[in-house]
Amino acid sequence: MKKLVNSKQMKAIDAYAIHTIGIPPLVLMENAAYSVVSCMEKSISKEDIILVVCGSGNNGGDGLAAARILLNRGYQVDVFLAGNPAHLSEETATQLKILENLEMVIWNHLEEVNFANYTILVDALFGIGLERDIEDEQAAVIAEMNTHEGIIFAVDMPSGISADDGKVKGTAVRADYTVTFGEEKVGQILFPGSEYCGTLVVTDIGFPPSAVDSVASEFYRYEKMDLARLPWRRAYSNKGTFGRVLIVAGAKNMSGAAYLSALAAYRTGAGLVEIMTVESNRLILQGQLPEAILTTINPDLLDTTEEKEKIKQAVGRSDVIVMGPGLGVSDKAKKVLDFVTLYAQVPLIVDADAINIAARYFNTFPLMRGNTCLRLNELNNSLPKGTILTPHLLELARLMDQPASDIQDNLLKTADSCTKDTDLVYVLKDARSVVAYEDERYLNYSGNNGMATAGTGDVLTGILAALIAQGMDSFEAAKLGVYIHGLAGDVAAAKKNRYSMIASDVVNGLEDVLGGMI
Ligand SMILES: NC(=O)C1=CN([C@@H]2O[C@H](COP(=O)(O)OP(=O)(O)OC[C@H]3O[C@@H](n4cnc5c(N)ncnc54)[C@H](OP(=O)(O)O)[C@@H]3O)[C@@H](O)[C@H]2O)[C@@H](O)CC1
Ligand SMILES: [K+]
Repeated sequence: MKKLVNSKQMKAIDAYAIHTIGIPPLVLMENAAYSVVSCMEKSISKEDIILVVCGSGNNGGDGLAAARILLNRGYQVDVFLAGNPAHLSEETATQLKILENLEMVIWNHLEEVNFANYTILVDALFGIGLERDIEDEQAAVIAEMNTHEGIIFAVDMPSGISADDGKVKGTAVRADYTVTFGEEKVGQILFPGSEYCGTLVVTDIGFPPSAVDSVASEFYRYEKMDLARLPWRRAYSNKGTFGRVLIVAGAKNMSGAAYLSALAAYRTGAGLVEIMTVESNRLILQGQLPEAILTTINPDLLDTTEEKEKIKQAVGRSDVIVMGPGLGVSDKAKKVLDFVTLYAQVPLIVDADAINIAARYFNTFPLMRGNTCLRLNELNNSLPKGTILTPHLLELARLMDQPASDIQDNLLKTADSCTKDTDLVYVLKDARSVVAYEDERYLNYSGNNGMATAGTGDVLTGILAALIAQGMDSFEAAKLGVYIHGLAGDVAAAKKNRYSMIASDVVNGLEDVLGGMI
C-alpha cells in the first residue's frame, strides 16, 4: 500500500522535517537537486545543452541547485529565471547568489531565450506551491517548452498540474520524466496529471519516517505486494466454503453481460455462481458456462406468487448479489430489482442498468430533480449495508442528476458527496477509478486504455462478488477487486495488445494475476 498526499499534506511533511526535526530546508533542496541530476544522468550526455527553467519559489530553487550540480559535473547548462525576481523565496535567493558567483548564464526574459539551442529542458517553474491558473508570460514559457523536441525533466511536478487532483491549471508542461520528492502526489496518479508526468520517479530526499507519519492522508493506492490481501483458501473446504454468488442480469438478447460477470466470479474463486435471467437466455448460457446454475424468470408473470417466490429463494441462498449487467431499463427489469432489494440481506453489487433504473425512477419525482443529496440518501436507505455501487461517470451523472463534465472535473469532491452519511461503498469508474468509503480514498493505478471496451465493467462485478463471497469485507473487496481487474487488463494488453484485447481477455488475465505470475 502506498500513501499518496496532496499539496497541503506534503507541505505539512516538509514543515515537520524542517521545524520539528530541524533539518535545514537547504539540505532538503540539495538532496532534491542531486536526485533530479541522478535521474537525468541515465538519459543525458556531455554533448547535450541543457536549459533549466526556474520559477521564484522553492521549486525554482531546486532547479537552480540542479543547474549548479550539472555545471560542476561538466555539463553544458544555462538557466532561465522565468519567475518574478521580486518574489524569490529565501532558499531560492541563496541558490541564485551561488550561480551568480559561479558566473553562470542566467536569462531573465523569454525574448532572450532561444529554446532551439537546447537539447534538454528542466522544468523547475512550479511544484506543489502552484496556487492559481497560469497566465500571460508564464503560460508563454510553458507553450515554448511544450513545442521543444528534446527530453523534458520536471522537478517534483510538471508545472501547471495541480498536486491535489491532477487538473491542468491553465496550462501545463508535458514532461518525459517527473522526479518527485518523498511521497507520490494525488495529482500524479489521477488524470490528466498522470499523463503529463511521463515516467514518474519517486526519490528519497531525506524526510525522516516520523515526518511522513506525522501527517495523515486519506489517499492511497495498492501495489503488487497487496495481492497478499487475497482471501486465504482453506485446505479443508467444499464449494460452500467459497460462497455463493447470484447474478441478476441479462435481458433478452443480452446474455453476454451475465456470462462475463459469472465467468469472472468463477475465475476469481467463487464456490458457486447462479444466474437469474430470462428463459430465452438459458440455452446460450448453459452452452457457454455449464458450471453456472440457472434460474429463469418470466418478466410477464412477475406479479404471480410463483415468480416472486423464485426470486425470494434465489436471493435467500446467496452470499452476495450482482444486479445490473445487461438487464435493460424496462419497467419489468425495475420490478425484478425491487423484489431483489426487498428480500436481500447480503451486500449487493449495483452496476450498469441497475444504476440507470434508479436514476430513471428518481426522475419521476419532481422533488428529486437536481437534488443529489436526496437521491443519495434514498439509495442509502434502500440498499443493504455493505452494498457496492460501481457507476462509470455517465451513470453517476444520471444517478446524481448532474452534468457528467462537473463530475469528471471534480471526481474527488464527487466521492465526498457520495460517501457522506452512508454505509455504501462507491467505485467511481474512470481511467483511474476511485474507491470511496467513509473518509478513505483508494486511487487505482493498475489497468490501461485497452480496457475501454464493452464488457470489462461486467467482469469487474464478477470479481467483486467473488471476493465478497469468499468472506472479504465490501470495502476491501472493492479496492482489491478494482486493482486485480486492472492488473488482469494489463496482462491482457501484454498478451494481445491495447487495440485488440476484449473483455474475455481480461478474464483470462485473472489466471496470471491470481496465480502469482506477474
Ligand atoms: N519546502 C521545502 O522544504 C521543500 C520544497 N521543495 C521544493 O519546493 C517546491 C514547493 O515550493 P514552494 O512552496 O515555494 O512553491 P513553488 O511550487 O515553487 O511555487 C511557488 C511560487 O510560484 C509562484 N506561483 C504560484 N502559482 C503561480 C501562478 N499560477 N502563476 C505565477 N506564479 C505562481 C509563487 O509566486 P507568488 O504567488 O509569490 O507570486 C511562488 O513564487 C516543491 O514542489 C519542491 O520542488 C524541495 O526543495 C524540498 C524541500
Ligand atoms: K516543476
